[in-house]
Amino acid sequence: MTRNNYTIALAGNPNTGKSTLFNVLTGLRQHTGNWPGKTVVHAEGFFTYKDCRYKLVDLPGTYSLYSNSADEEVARDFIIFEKPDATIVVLDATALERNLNLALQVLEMTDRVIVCVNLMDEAKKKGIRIDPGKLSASLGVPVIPISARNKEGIDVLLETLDQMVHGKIKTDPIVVRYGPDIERRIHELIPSIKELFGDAYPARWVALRLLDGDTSLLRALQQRSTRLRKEAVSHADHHSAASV
Ligand SMILES: Nc1nc2c(ncn2[C@@H]2O[C@H](COP(=O)(O)OP(=O)(O)OP(=O)(O)O)[C@@H](O)[C@H]2O)c(=O)[nH]1
Ligand SMILES: [Mg+2]
Repeated sequence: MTRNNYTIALAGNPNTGKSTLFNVLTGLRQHTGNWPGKTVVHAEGFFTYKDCRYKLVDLPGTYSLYSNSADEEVARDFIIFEKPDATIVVLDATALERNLNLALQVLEMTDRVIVCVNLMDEAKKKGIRIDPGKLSASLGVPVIPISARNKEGIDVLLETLDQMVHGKIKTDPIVVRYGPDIERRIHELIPSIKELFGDAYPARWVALRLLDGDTSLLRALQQRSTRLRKEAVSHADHHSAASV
């Protein structure tokens, strides 16, 4: 049976036009404006493309996805625990270098990523040239130039999304290497992480977060696995009770 319902997350730095893109795609009116930090809890909307229904989740804008703030945890938890079918990372074309930091963090968490380089109109005005093909080859995921406010590039984005959720795009995200010491410790941790969580979470990413001393993530993972274990036990009880 083929699915026709998909969940898509919008992630990115504050003020990169995520909510503007959200409004273009869903026809809703999520608050936008020229100051950071407007979207505090995630907003949801829906749209249909080629007979598929998409739930779009507008995550709060953050500079990283560690555990520095509630916003970062909301965005991180959504990507890690809700496992969207694709995550669109919205970058500001006029501040690409700074914005790429978050893109790399998302690529450590999931390989189902589309990078949208937004504000292409502003970049053009400032004489900034961006080569989406080269950027895509470096990052290992599709890169789509758009101007959300002018509704430019949206058709290509939708088509790419359609292909990604149907498994027609094979991504190969760049892997950031952290030097021999850290890499060795990552490799030491990965087997235990896999033993604990199976393939539920990206093991390399969990290892990196643990090495960074991210106790809030550890707590979130523990809570989650305790809850899943309880659900599994009650499910098993229910089944054995039903079979007697
Ligand atoms: N010139 C231009 N401005 C844009 C474009 N897209 C968005 N903007 C403007 O950029 C500002 C920020 O847009 P938002 O959509 O609120 O940004 P956001 O990423 O949701 O911001 P946070 O919720 O704070 O993370 C607004 O003034 C938008 O009108 C674009 O393609 N071109
Ligand atoms: Mg917003």
